[in-house]
Amino acid sequence: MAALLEVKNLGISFGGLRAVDDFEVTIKKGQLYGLIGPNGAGKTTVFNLLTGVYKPSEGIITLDGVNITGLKTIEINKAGIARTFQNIRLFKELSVIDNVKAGLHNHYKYSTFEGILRLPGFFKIEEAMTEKAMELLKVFELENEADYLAANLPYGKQRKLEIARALATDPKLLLLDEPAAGMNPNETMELMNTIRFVRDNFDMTILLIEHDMKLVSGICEELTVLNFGRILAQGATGTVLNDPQVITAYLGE
Ligand SMILES: Nc1ncnc2c1ncn2[C@@H]1O[C@H](COP(=O)(O)OP(=O)(O)OP(=O)(O)O)[C@@H](O)[C@H]1O
Repeated sequence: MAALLEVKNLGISFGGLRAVDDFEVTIKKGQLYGLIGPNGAGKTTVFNLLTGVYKPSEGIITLDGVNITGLKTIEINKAGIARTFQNIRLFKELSVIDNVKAGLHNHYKYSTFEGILRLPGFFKIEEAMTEKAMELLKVFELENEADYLAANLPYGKQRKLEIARALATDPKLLLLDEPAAGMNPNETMELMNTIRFVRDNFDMTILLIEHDMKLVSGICEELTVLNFGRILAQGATGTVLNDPQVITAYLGE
């Protein structure tokens, strides 16, 4: 299977702090990959580097054969990386369906002229977007709440909506930052099924940060463990989780 994401020698410093140092990873198309490690190890910083929030001090990031190092967030999203956030970031004052449509806007284009004058092209595109957004909402069993305000959804559903919105941008790689944070065990189980479903039915490649070891061992095929900004272990999930160094530094906490 071909590599979708290849990262070499990625690093960044904040003042004197080496937040990420010599980070490397290869993620194959269709893989479900986990990034784990103690608090402050540099996991979210890796996501911020991959999505252009921070520019790396060194290193190369290649997505599907294209060098995306140093591109802006919006350019990286267009190149095919979408993400969710540890603290959910939705358009809380918009409806559920409009949140998904906001993601779709990347791919459906009408001119401002058509939009203002409400010309036929505008209506056709609006209709197509509504249809596509409803399809996505059905996947996440949110279709009955399409007209609710995003802010009024329960927490677990807000997390799902954030994933739906990210998928609406039609990414090649989906980054999930602690998708199970704040969920109860039932919601987490359901989320695991949703993530698997997305991978299988959208041909998606997924990289996720997670502290919930049940989720990690349940769905991730390979893992990278970060500790103090450096890779502590990397490889097949079963092997990594049984690595004595990983148990001492992280799992035994
Ligand atoms: N913009 C920034 N400026 C200064 N320091 C930062 C910045 N962003 C992150 N850091 C520092 O970099 C280190 C790594 O932080 P990061 O948030 O990536 O860790 P993490 O592994 O995601 O932790 P957690 O599991 O708690 O979310 C921390 O020491 C953090 O304080």
